[in-house]
Amino acid sequence: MTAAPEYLTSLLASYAREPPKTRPFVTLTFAQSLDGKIAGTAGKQLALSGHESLVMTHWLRTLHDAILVGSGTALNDDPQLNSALAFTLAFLSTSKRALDYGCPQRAKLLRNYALGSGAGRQPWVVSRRDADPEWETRRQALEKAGARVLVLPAELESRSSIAALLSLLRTEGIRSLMVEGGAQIITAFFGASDTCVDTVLITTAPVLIGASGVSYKVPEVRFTSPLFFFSPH
Ligand SMILES: NC(=O)C1=CN([C@@H]2O[C@H](COP(=O)(O)OP(=O)(O)OC[C@H]3O[C@@H](n4cnc5c(N)ncnc54)[C@H](O)[C@@H]3O)[C@@H](O)[C@H]2O)C=CC1
Ligand SMILES: Nc1nc(O)c(N)c(N[C@@H]2O[C@H](COP(=O)(O)O)[C@@H](O)[C@H]2O)n1
Repeated sequence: MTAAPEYLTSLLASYAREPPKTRPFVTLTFAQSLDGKIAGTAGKQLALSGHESLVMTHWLRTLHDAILVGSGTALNDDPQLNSALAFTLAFLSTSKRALDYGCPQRAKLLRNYALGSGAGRQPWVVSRRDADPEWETRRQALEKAGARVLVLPAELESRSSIAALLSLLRTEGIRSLMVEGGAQIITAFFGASDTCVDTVLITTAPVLIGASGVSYKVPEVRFTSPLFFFSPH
């Protein structure tokens, strides 16, 4: 297929307009089991999406300016976040943990970027500044490994971390953001005090994972747009 499917382009048609001033358009999308689990015991990455759903996810990746995953997902899954095109990654962290991403054994995004010729875009890591000198050491190491580290500016500190992140990304020219997870990030976007999600697209796989699987929470439902479920497995 050489063009994005019509059901996705029509779903995201409004993203051609000017985004809000304080944030990009945001699509929250992930795959879950019937009992609402997005990963297995101890975060084991699961192939919940079938072929059709993966094709959809890869098209979605091409239809957004950037993809966000939490540092937990970046470290646990070591994702590529690619498809036919290459992508920017931004991920959010309030701790030094995200900066561990520079570890070469688990940094496919950095390796793809280093290959050049469009194999992958430069990963961005978003972090709050930490007073610990170790933070600066790790930031420098991550930048040396090829990432761009964005530090949340002090003037955004009073806002919720999601609002501050989105504002920063918008300032950096990101007009549309695809948020893939994981559990904490999904929970944070569902619970953000300002409405900040335009589209929710959930793949449901016809499996049960059980209580030890990883799940997200929906602290508050703050949006009125319809949800889109992608069920064919
Ligand atoms: N089925 C699916 O579609 C997907 C499943 N996953 C799964 O999710 C699991 C990882 O999820 P988690 O461990 O919850 O990690 P996560 O990917 O949600 O990242 C957690 C980190 O994000 C940052 N963060 C989260 N909320 C924040 C907030 N409000 N403000 C600032 N920073 C914040 C913090 O650094 C935190 O440590 C993995 O097992 C992965 O396989 C991940 C993505 C998609
Ligand atoms: N759409 C979807 N379906 C699943 O079943 C999944 N487990 C995920 N996970 C997300 O995709 C990332 C892996 O991407 P690559 O294949 O490495 O490009 C993973 O980190 C999650 O964000 N998504």
